[in-house]
Amino acid sequence: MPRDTAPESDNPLLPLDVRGVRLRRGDTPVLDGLDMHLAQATRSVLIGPNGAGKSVTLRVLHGLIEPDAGAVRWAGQPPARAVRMRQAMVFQRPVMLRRSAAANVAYALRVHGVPRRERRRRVAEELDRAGLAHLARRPAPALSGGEQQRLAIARAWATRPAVMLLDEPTANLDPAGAHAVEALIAEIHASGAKIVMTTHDMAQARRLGEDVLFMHRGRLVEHTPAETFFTAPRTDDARAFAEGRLLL
Ligand SMILES: Nc1ncnc2c1ncn2[C@@H]1O[C@H](COP(=O)(O)OP(=O)(O)OP(=O)(O)O)[C@@H](O)[C@H]1O
Repeated sequence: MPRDTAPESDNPLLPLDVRGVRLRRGDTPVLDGLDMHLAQATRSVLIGPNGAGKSVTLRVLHGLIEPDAGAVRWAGQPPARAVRMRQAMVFQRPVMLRRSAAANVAYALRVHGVPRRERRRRVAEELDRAGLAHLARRPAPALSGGEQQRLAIARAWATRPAVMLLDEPTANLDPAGAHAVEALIAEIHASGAKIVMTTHDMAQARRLGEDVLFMHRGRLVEHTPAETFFTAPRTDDARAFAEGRLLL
């Protein structure tokens, strides 16, 4: 399997090593011997056809699903609470507390032990970065889809995770909303976080991806620099997918 071979990052959760992960749901092998090695704090984009196992993979990486077999190790540690607290996962449909936008960010900071006197300043900073300062007092469930997605990312980033796992962060957003979320992700990455995200938007994968992980039928088929994936994919399946010909 292709690996990223550049020198190892100083990100405290890297490298990520996934070995022989298997997961069944009913009779279906959802993950079928998944191997993955991520050593760099790059923006890694996970792509593949519907049902390939991308969302489940993010959940397994974050320790929300225990695989039937195989191992996930972040800098040698399984994704138990100590690792999970240094990561943030943003779901495709963000789960918002039924409180104000500001209270959603404040809550994440409180869970991470940020003292009360610091919270107010940090909340203002994070909302400002996400372009949501003017909506600080609005109930989060009343925000638009794009605003909620930005708030979910701002709330996740507020705790300064070493790794951000993002499941289709711009699904259902209009072009301006998607652009705002992409800018936020790029800024977060520039601050040192490892990004692992899924997307169905190939243009977005080209814009944001530094390396591409191509999944098919519960396996990682190809892991290459984004440039290579889009110009000269190594496998026939990846080429077929990039050309819109591959279905599960
Ligand atoms: N709880 C579950 N019970 C049964 N099957 C499941 C369960 N969770 C996931 N699956 C199946 O596992 C496969 C992989 O699902 P997953 O959501 O990871 O795919 P995906 O690559 O993210 O797809 P999409 O691009 O459509 O979002 C699918 O066939 C899905 O139906």
